Amino acid sequence: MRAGSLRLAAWQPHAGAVRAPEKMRDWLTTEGSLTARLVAHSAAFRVRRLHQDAAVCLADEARAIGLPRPGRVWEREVLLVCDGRPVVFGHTVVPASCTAADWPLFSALGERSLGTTLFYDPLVRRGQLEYARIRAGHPLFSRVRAATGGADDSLYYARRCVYRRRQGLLLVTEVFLPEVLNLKPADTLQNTK
Ligand SMILES: C=C(O[C@@H]1C=C(C(=O)O)C=C[C@H]1O)C(=O)O
Repeated sequence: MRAGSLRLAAWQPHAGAVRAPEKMRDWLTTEGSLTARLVAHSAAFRVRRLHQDAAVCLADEARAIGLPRPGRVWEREVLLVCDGRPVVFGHTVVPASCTAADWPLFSALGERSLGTTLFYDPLVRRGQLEYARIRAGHPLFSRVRAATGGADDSLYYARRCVYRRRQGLLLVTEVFLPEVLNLKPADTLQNTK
């Protein structure tokens, strides 16, 4: 089990607060399913699951998921990969108190995108997006670097959102890698699928 870290990110309710370059801001403010948008921007999209295990949530996640202090969660981490290139690191936590009835498909997702279950289930309610810069010292920074080898990256832009279903909730954090800026426009790929 991994312990939370003391380095917190300053999560903000407005994308403008993180002062991302315009193209990155466009990705950060994607409405609807990020998976669906990435699929539209690639000839081959896949979710590469890094792990899905019991863990302790990060220090800056506890309050967002209704815990007074970092506590036990199920943690899932993935890379969203477009045409062989990782473009987003996904980090999802589900409080250990949630049951299989709250999130029936979560434990069996494997390499299917969580987004495809969240956005097509009428019982799921989406909360407000929050935005942050993830810098060295934040636990996600080193995890992203380890997963992608992005040794030159000095900061990452990220967003997160709480999803609720019945008595359950989960928090999805999406860390955008610089490579996302190199994706081809969606309309240039339509004929190749
Ligand atoms: C939340 C979505 O699902 C994506 C899928 C993830 C997963 O499978 O673990 C993680 C992060 C998300 O970007 C989405 O498509 O918007």
